Amino acid sequence: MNDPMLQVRQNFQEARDVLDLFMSESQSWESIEKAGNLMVEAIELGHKLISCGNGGSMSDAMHFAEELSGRFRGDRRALPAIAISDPSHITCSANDFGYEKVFSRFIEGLGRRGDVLFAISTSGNSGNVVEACKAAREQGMKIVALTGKNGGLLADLCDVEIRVPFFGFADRVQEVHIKIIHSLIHLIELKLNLSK
Ligand SMILES: O=C(CO)[C@@H](O)[C@H](O)[C@H](O)[C@H](O)COP(=O)(O)O
Ligand SMILES: [Zn+2]
Repeated sequence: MNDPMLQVRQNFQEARDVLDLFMSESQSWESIEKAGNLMVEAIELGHKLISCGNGGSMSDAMHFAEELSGRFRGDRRALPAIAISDPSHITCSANDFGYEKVFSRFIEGLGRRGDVLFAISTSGNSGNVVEACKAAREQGMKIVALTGKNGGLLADLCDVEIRVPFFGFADRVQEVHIKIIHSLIHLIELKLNLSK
């Protein structure tokens, strides 16, 4: 049997390798900058950011939104961001319309032209996130997708894709996703002159 602590050490090494892989691609930096610009422009024009994802990516969507509406590093004004995470909305929509509609229905109700959807999926193929992108497009929203692997279906449904091109387990991709999320928030604050 493999030594469990050896596996743990390998996890850390692999995490470092995946971060290096992401950092070695020039398109990684370009896509973060484009995503930041798109989000800042929306906020400056009075629009909002809506984030969504499943499982760990829902936690990431919530983490992203709360650090904008709440607090990241220092005190500043609240920024307009919300994750689709209300259990009563999600259970009702899943029960009555199907799980694929849980995010798109929220966007149909609350998404407005000029808002930005931040769609998070390590595979890029989750049906409800795909539907969210289609609904956002119909509402005239912009779409930033945070993906893994080859970007999946989301790659062709978004305006800006930030991709962690790792084909192994989702947890490795998610570990870089949260770094990207924190960096995006910092970038938004810097561009809005709200942070040093
Ligand atoms: O956090 C993890 C795995 O690290 C899981 O909860 C994971 O998020 C779930 O399996 C999701 O359903 C995967 O969806 P996606 O990333 O492919 O869109
Ligand atoms: Zn996870």
